[in-house]
Amino acid sequence: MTEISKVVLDIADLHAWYGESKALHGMNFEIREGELVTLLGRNGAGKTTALRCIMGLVRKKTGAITYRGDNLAARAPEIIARRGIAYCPEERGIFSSLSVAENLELPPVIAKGGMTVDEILELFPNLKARWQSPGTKLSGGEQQMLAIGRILRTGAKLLIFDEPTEGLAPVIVKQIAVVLEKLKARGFTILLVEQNFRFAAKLADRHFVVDHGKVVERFSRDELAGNEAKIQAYLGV
Ligand SMILES: Nc1ncnc2c1ncn2[C@@H]1O[C@H](COP(=O)(O)OP(=O)(O)OP(=O)(O)O)[C@@H](O)[C@H]1O
Repeated sequence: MTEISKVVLDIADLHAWYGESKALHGMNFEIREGELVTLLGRNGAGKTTALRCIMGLVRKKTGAITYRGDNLAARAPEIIARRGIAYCPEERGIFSSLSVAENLELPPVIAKGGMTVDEILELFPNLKARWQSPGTKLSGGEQQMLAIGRILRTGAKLLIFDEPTEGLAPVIVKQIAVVLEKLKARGFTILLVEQNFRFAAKLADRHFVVDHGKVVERFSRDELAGNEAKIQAYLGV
């Protein structure tokens, strides 16, 4: 399926800087409709910077970021969000003074086809019991569920997650894996940054290994078995 579906996001020769310091050195990868792909790589490799570039959050960059035929590289973050790309950052961005209900309803709906609150609560039953709790009272796992749930209402078709399993207990990591599988089955296209290779390996159609600001290897799900040692070396584990 994934080999014949069309490319929805194409990153070509992306370079990015923080001030004078260069973080991306000619990154190339692409995602096809309905795929779940990962960016793997050790701390500082440039994964988060690539996501931030896609979302318009890094100003100093060159190269092309083509989403459904439109180059987003010079677009403002709110335009990019309105095109149907949603981002769940590593720091989760939950508003601590707002309740679960208020956090969930915060991002504006940009297109038809988003999930209803009931559907989101069906994915994350833990949030139901916390409905009126403020963000500060949530566990790390509950915060992550809320951060994921929050972008599902918007109608975005491309979902981007930065290390959703970081620091979470194995039982919660399993729940998040089930949710990502359900989202994929529902037709979302998903870009996932992960350092937890075992988690990523079960979910993804394809993997891109990032090192020193560029993609240095790419593997399909079927190619993983023979290349695990190589990937682990890149991940530094
Ligand atoms: N705000 C910033 N200002 C200056 N340099 C930064 C900033 N954010 C990241 N960098 C640098 O850019 C490079 C890429 O970092 P990036 O966060 O994209 O890596 P990463 O692969 O996502 O790793 P991590 O898992 O640690 O987030 C690193 O050298 C990092 O130190």
